[in-house]
Amino acid sequence: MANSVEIRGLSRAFDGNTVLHALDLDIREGEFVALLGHSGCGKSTLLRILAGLDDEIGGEVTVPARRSAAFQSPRLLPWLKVWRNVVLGLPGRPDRALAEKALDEVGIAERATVWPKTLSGGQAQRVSLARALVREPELLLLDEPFGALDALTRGKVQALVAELWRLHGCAILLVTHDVEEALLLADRVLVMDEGRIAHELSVDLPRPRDLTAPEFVTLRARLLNWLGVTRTLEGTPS
Ligand SMILES: Nc1ncnc2c1ncn2[C@@H]1O[C@H](COP(=O)(O)OP(=O)(O)OP(=O)(O)O)[C@@H](O)[C@H]1O
Repeated sequence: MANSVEIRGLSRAFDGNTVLHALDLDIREGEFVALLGHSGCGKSTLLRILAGLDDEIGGEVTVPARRSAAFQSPRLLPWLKVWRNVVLGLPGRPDRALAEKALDEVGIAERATVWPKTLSGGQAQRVSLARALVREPELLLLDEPFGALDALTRGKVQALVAELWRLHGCAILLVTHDVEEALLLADRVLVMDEGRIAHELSVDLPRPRDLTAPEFVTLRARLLNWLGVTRTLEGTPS
């Protein structure tokens, strides 16, 4: 299968401080890749470059023209009703039917005509996903989109993303701090360290994935080990 993303020798420095070091990465069409790594290792910097928000780079980056992003904060404009937020920036007149179709897909069609401030955190994140998907991206960039959600809502939105990915077939790059989330969702998990891809793991487990399966537990232990996290008590990272 062709590559959706090709990165060769990517570097980025801020004020003389190098954050990305000659990074190479390929993401295949339709592949779901999760990116883990300690705070400050350069994950968001990489995502912003792929989103086209930062071009002060060295090296080569090839990405599809149709790409969209969703971030930890849903970034909805408070003075526009939900449906208008979804189609904001698309060419032509705001298409309400298109917005409603996307909102229906993320399970909140009934919230199309409300103001963003009346949404719960989980609903706002669904709107953010609808806004990303309505652009029919070949590449979807997700920067900790579930980070601010409570555990129950987080699980539901994770399941939604898995389903949307199955239906749309776009490549996804998901930045997360959550090892289980990465293993539940991704085909491949990358561990970044100081601006380089330090480790990678293929996740050949059937979906939906079972957190308690021995294979899952083994992969989780390997990732935690790479991240330098040891487990002292069952379920308690130290
Ligand atoms: N615009 C900027 N100006 C200066 N330094 C920056 C800028 N953006 C990022 N950095 C620095 O680059 C490094 C990597 O930041 P980045 O946000 O990519 O890390 P991250 O891995 O996404 O971290 P986190 O998990 O905490 O979100 C950090 O040291 C950060 O301070």
